[in-house]
Amino acid sequence: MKEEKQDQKMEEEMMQQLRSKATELLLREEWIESIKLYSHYLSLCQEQLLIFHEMSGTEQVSKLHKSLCLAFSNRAEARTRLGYLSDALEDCDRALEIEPTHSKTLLCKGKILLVLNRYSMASDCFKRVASVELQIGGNCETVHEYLDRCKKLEFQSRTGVLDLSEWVLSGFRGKPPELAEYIGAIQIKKSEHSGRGLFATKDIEAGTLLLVTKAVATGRGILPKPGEDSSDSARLVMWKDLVDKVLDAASKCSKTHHLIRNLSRGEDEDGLEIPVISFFKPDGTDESLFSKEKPNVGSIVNILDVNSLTEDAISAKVLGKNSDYYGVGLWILASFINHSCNPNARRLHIGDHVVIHASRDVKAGEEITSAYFDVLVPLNKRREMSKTWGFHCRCRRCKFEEEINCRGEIREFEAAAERGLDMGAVVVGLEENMRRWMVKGKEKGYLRASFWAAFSGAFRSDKSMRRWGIRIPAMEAVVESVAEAVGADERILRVVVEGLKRNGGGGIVQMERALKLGRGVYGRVLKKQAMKAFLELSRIHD
Ligand SMILES: C[S@@+](CC[C@H](N)C(=O)[O-])C[C@H]1O[C@@H](n2cnc3c(N)ncnc32)[C@H](O)[C@@H]1O
Repeated sequence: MKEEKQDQKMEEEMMQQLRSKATELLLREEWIESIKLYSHYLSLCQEQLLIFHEMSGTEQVSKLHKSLCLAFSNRAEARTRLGYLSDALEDCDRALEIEPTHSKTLLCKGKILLVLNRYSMASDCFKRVASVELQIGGNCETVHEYLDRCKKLEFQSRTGVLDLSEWVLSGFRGKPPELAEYIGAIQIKKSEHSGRGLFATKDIEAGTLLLVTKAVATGRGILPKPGEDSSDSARLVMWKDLVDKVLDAASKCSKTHHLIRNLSRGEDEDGLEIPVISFFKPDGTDESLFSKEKPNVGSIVNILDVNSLTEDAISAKVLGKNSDYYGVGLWILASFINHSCNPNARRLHIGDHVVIHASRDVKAGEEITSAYFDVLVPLNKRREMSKTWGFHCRCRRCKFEEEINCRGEIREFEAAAERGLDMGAVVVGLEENMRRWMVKGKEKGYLRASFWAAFSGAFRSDKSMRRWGIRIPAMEAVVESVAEAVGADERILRVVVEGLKRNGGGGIVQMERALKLGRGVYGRVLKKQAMKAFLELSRIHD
């Protein structure tokens, strides 16, 4: 009996030391080691608990329960710091099973849920912390800050209403506003272009947000100028950094891994599974449903090759960052967007988030597409670019221009536009031929978009405008048809803003048109007055 007691004492002392060491490592932020010791301590505690249960020693049992709760809570914190969020959540839940009002654990769980974009659930945790703290007269300030954050993010994720006016007009001073995940009126369906695509589920106005989502990972850095010796190697370093980060994210979260694995590898897209959109919602599916597998480097590299996005693309705008800064990343749901030379969506990059919005009015059932490369150029150039992307574009505009291209005149206009001597002559020639070919409606916009360089050159040249006079169509009509064909684009907006300036600000109608175009370029992220100020300040030139 005496020996047994001594053994018991020694065991208790050993556990005490183990716990102290684990806590010390936690305080020193040595997360991996701390997790190891807590795991050891937890299994010893659980063994002891079994023994004590048999002996029904209530005081010992309740002491052990307290220790278990604290150990789970501390391991949750260490796991959170390392990014193992689902494991950390499990720890929180086990601690809360023992002590449902354990304030530290509730706070930790709330923070994890906030990172996982589960705003209402996070809010519930913070409310419980606030009520516990209120009872014991503790400080609730931080908890209320968290509650305010949850409220704002939950509203944004429900409505897609985002207001960046203050931040944009301050010249992007300070940190970018915190963004919530948002999935608008879209669904995934089989695409006419290839494989799957995103589709509008209702009529959508230009500027409306379609999707806000955080990158699985990004690789960023300052690149030397193209052509400089180190430029290629710098890109390679960034690419490798992205691959490593995506592998890390996939190995830490089986749902992320599963979603990445379902992305296209650029081949046999028509046979790919069509997932339901709710699957991509933060609380769409439980993590435990996905099997844990080690991600395969080769397959992740293939997937990134087809789906990674560069932030400084032609249909994107990076807000609040130095223009030398180069970024590449993976945004899962955005990867379902196909290319079209007749696109209707653009994106903004804000921190690690991508905000995708309609760049023109979209009809219910229409596919959401963006421009992977410059579409304000003739068909031949676009063909070259789509080849480097590894596909042959099958969009409506390409099909139409293929037929028109059979006529030799188009080549002559292309050559003349490239020489850039008299853009007015190119415009007048093209317009006369379009009349002869009976090109009408949207198709007129397609060809004008292909020769946008000639149109914008002519509008900007007093000499051209004087020489060709009314044979050059009105700028408003050209802008409207081109924006209808390719969606709003910064270059189109610039011509409009320059026109407004020449006319001393223009009338209300012109200003409204410019504002609509501005919403198409930047999305509805600025209030009307802020957008007006933004256009007047010509920040678009930056
Ligand atoms: C980012 S994925 C787009 C989503 C993809 N369709 C899917 O099913 O997952 C890019 C790939 O889609 C295909 N694609 C995109 N736009 C296309 C287009 N206009 N014409 C033909 N293929 C296209 C190409 O295979 C390209 O490599």
